[in-house]
Amino acid sequence: MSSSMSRTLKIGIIGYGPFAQFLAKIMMKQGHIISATSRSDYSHICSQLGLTFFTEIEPFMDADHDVILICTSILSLSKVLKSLPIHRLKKPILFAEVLSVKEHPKDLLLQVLPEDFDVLCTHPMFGPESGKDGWKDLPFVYDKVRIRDEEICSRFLQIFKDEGCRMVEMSCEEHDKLAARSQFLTHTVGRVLSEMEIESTSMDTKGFQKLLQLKESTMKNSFDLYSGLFVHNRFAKQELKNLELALQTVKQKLLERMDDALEDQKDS
Ligand SMILES: O=C(O)C(=O)C[C@]1(C(=O)O)C=C[C@@H](O)C=C1
Repeated sequence: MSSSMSRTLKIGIIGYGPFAQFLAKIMMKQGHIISATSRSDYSHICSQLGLTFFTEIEPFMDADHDVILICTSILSLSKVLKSLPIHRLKKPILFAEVLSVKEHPKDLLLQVLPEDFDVLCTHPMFGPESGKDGWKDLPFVYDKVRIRDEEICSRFLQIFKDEGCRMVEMSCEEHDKLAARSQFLTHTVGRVLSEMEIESTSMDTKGFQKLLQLKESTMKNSFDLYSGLFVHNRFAKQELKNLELALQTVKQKLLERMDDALEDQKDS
């Protein structure tokens, strides 16, 4: 059966770092046909897993995919998209992406792709750490930015539904607002704790153990990812300011108590 008649999709992945490898494993397990291309050479890993790796972009574009899935870093996206030889694709297809910010890839995809290409922006709210024991009930955010071929799009979304993800449809703008106040804030606090070099003690409270876990899970992600969450999410700067202000407010409240205590001592 050809891939257009079965549920099987031919998916070509651009950018084959750890996050793409993590997604590809599940997609292959479901029976989809995966190939990949990347700036670094992943041909060894790919041949072990049984998927085709293209070192050159032209043969990748010629490979007749149903979906091209963008998994580059946020910071390299613009350069990669602008250098794609789109004209080599034989027909208009679906471009999907899984970056951790949404307005930036949406704007770029609409800018570089011809009108008749479909665009699906998504963000699996999990990764190799948090999704290592399965994707059940983990949120999968998506925005059907420009979809004409509903069938291909729903077959792609089905990959995540079949793994039990909680499907959350929202605009790219709404995603970025919420993600700045949740994911970006989480990574910021994790990095601050790491800068402070917090370490386990012989008397850790449960709360402190959670802080240590936060530091460790945050630091498994690259600084490239973290800076992408800031540079290409227009809501992140305000959240960083809010965090600084909140720290000042909390400190101010403590200092006021300190002054009160000193006054009490003087009076007694
Ligand atoms: O599980 C992991 O490995 C992650 O760090 C996943 C994580 C995160 O928790 O912030 C990081 C990047 C993705 O955008 C989604 C989620």
